[in-house]
Amino acid sequence: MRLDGVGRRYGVRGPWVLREVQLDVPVSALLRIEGANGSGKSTLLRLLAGIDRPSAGRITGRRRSAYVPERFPVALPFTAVGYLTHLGRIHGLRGPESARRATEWLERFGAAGHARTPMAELSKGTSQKVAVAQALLAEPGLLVLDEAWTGLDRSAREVLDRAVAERVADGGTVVFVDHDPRRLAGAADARYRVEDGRLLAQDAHAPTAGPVTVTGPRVTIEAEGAPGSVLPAGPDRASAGAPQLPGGTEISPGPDGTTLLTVPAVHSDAVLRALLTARPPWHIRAVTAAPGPDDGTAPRTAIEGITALGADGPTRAPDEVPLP
Ligand SMILES: Nc1ncnc2c1ncn2[C@@H]1O[C@H](COP(=O)(O)OP(=O)(O)OP(=O)(O)O)[C@@H](O)[C@H]1O
Repeated sequence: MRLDGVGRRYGVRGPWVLREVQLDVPVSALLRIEGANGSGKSTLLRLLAGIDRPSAGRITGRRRSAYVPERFPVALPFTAVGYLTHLGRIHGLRGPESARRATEWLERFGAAGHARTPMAELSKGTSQKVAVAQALLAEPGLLVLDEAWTGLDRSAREVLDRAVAERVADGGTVVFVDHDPRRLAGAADARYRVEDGRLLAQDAHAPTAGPVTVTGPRVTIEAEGAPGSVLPAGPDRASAGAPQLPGGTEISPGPDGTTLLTVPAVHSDAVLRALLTARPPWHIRAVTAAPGPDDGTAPRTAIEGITALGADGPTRAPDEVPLP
């Protein structure tokens, strides 16, 4: 998907909120949008999600999109599960499949007890869970999240972090805005800042504005490839639909020719999935808690720019076979 010279203003004489925006939205990537209050972040997200049209320029190569708005309309004449099932059908799912996914996402977010509650009676936190679930259940090619974590409890925020990583690992693109600079810190493949109506590319791995510390548990995955195996690509090299490792995955050589991949725990499912669905699949030897970033462990190589261990390969005797 591509934005070419895109501009947006509200009203024919209104000031330009966005001007001359050029943006390539890659597949299998996580993009963070930053900017001051009122700078135009939500305006950009609505254009990306296709629920608003540019006043100038063109958007081409659209993928099936889902959007979590900053403010979710709660006064809807549905129960939570009824609303999600309805939305699933609009996204093209058959009725029973839509109902199954609606229930599954409510369970994942710890809101199954409110499945039959009318939307208008849901608490703010639970209606936010429904807002997020409606976007996730159709497994969109492009997921657009405008402060979607706001109002969620801690465990629901972690579920959403994981769901974002899974979407990206499955070949989707996620574009998000969040006021908390620690949100998915280190995981974004690209960062942009909206300033004076322009969209400015930022260094994806420079600290986000604000007091950034990567917090939360991390895990180390010890993986073993078949001879000549290639690690799933980082986001910059992935092709559509191919499994890939989330940005920020750190790799280092492990014992006996294995490879150690260290990631925030919320991304571990996505990494495991990418390894297990690679061709040929990697064998997972162990998943262990990793030391924290501040306890003096040596920095490891980041996955970006590394296509694979393929050329050097995990050093292993040719007659050795992966463990069952
Ligand atoms: N529907 C609208 N009609 C008129 N003006 C609008 C509309 N939506 C946004 N604006 C204006 O466009 C500008 C950018 O708003 P937008 O909500 O995109 O910014 P933002 O960066 O998302 O802000 P925040 O961080 O406060 O959510 C603001 O001046 C806002 O008042």
